Amino acid sequence: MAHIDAGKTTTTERILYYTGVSHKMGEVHDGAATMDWMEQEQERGITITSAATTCFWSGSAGQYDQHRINIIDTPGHVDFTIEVERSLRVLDGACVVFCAVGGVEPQSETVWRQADKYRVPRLVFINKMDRVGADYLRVINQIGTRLGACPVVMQLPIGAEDSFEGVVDLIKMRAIYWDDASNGMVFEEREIPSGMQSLCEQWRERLVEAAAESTEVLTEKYLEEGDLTVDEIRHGIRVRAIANEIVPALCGSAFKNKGVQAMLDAIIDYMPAPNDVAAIKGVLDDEVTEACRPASDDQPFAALAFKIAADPFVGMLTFFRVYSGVLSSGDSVYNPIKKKKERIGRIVQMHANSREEVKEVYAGDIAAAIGLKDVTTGETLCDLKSIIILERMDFPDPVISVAVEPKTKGDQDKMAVALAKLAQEDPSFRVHTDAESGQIIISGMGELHLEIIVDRMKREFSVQANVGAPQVAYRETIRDKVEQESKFIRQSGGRGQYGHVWLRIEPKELGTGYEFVSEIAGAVVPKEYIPAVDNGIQEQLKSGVLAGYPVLDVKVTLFDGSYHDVDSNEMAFKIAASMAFREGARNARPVLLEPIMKVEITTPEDYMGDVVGDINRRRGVIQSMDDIPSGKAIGCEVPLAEMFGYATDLRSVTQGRATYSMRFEKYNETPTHIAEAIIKKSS
Ligand SMILES: Nc1nc2c(ncn2[C@@H]2O[C@H](COP(=O)(O)OP(=O)(O)OP(=O)(O)O)[C@@H](O)[C@H]2O)c(=O)[nH]1
Repeated sequence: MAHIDAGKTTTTERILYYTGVSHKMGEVHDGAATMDWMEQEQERGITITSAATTCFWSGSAGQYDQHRINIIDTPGHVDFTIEVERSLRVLDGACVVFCAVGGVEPQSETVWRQADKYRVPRLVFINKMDRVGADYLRVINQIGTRLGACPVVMQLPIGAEDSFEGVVDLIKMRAIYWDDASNGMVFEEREIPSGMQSLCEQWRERLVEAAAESTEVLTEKYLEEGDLTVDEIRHGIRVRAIANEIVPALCGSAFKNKGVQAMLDAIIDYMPAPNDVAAIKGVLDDEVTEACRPASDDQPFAALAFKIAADPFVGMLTFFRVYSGVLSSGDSVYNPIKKKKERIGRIVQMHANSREEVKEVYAGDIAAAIGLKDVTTGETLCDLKSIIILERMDFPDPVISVAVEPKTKGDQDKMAVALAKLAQEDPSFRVHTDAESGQIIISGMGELHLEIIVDRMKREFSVQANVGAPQVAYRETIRDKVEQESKFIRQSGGRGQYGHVWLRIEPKELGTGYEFVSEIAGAVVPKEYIPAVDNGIQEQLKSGVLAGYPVLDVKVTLFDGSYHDVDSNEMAFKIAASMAFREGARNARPVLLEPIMKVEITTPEDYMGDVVGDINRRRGVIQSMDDIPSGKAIGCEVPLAEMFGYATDLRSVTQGRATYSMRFEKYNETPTHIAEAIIKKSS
């Protein structure tokens, strides 16, 4: 995981190359990276979906038994944080990639906090050591100060920028050089360059101290002997890394093929295996009794579906992480959320964009099932006889909506199918039909997110759609109390029409809705016509007199009227009431209401002035400002109309270091000059 462009995909490509999965080295900028297989990813050079892949590693010198490493390459862009979130939920450890020039960039802070939330042990890989301005120790320092983490330097770079040659392994005190001609496949250990000896000794001292703090035995030994063995250092660092006390730090240049194998070794050395982490928790079928599933093949089967992906060749792929037990293809499993039994058809393991069919998967594995019918991201799959509901994932609510409209009649049905499939894949994307306008509204995490959805609809489902501008749901109400008479009389030979009402129309408190009262005594308006009066008014409420928006919070009293023995009927009273309300509302000082959002922003202190200034320009009202570890939390109310494009603007004002959430709070009167413009536009 990392900030956008730190080099996750390039690093992953190298891993696949060195572990022998892929025989050709894909380059992101050629659009040929095997991990970034969606067309948009290749075009834009960014990772959108987190492709899961599996590889095997026995150590750079064959020093280990064969280990399986499951990799999920996550996107760095803030609109796709959901991908990071769900990946972290099912992973046991993370390699955080930093750019040696950019250092701790805004989005790295966000992903770091996400990993904190799921208590995922980490190691850091300071990439791009070959770039001008690369400074390893500066980035290490930032990891301490900005992220509040405790990095432990495991390697020092030999040279930097153009002259970056290799790394010094501070545990073994050996230099490692990668051979350019073999794309870094071949490497060798040598003596530490003489000029670096004393620097390496200083940093090694700190490393050994960090390892010694892991256990009492090691602390004592270190105090007595002043050093630890290679195995003891590794053990100490491992214990503390898994406990989330420290983060081992390494460096290299994925692009220049340096440092990747040593990083893979570190994953085996310092990151937890599935049985090193605490047993996953959940609740039994009664949804209250707590239970857990230790990572063991002997336990009942329990897995979490963490990603659903529409695959162009096989249909829906359901990615799942097995926490306990064994699953074979052809088995049936139970989904306790949907309360449904599902049969596992085929099981595949992904190697970037190719897949290998497997017969069985075990505790700790990540795989994908083909043929599951009704599973949504975050749901548990478990043994039919041993039901458990694993902790669900949290998904943020979408913040931006636009209307989409099929371009042609032919696109109409296809669009519904496409949107439903995309929504099943992506829990941060929602679709609904607006009850008032009948429009299909799609909502997501940001403008880029929705843009990609529309683009995928076009490419993967061949659906062309027009996308509307983000729309504000205005409302209308009245400010004065009025009495209004209206008569609807038609006499055109035969049976005529006669309806006559007097209405009292008055404003009500905000949020209290519409109320209809009849004060008719005697039979000036016969009882059977009174519901028609109410209906006539309600019809008018749907479309106000100012700009056609629904009318809120009015009380209407029918207090007088008259009727005609022959000509009166429901329709005539309905029309009379409609006309009276419309006329009355015009005289009752109608106003336009706009939705006000409750917005919460967290920003590093440095940007607070800019953020507040921007909120003020958006007609926002600041309500609270609190100190939090990462800076300030600002609470404010801002009209929705001013919030479009906010994700992008906030990102640029704060270089992406602030985050915000917003939800609907209430309706307020729209300031006159703005209301006038909206009314003019609607007429
Ligand atoms: N000089 C240099 N460039 C690198 C290195 N690693 C990656 N790059 C380049 O940096 C750019 C971004 O690399 P990616 O691997 O796509 O970065 P990413 O973190 O996966 O980006 P997103 O998936 O979009 O978040 C590409 O042009 C890479 O070629 C490196 O070690 N040195």
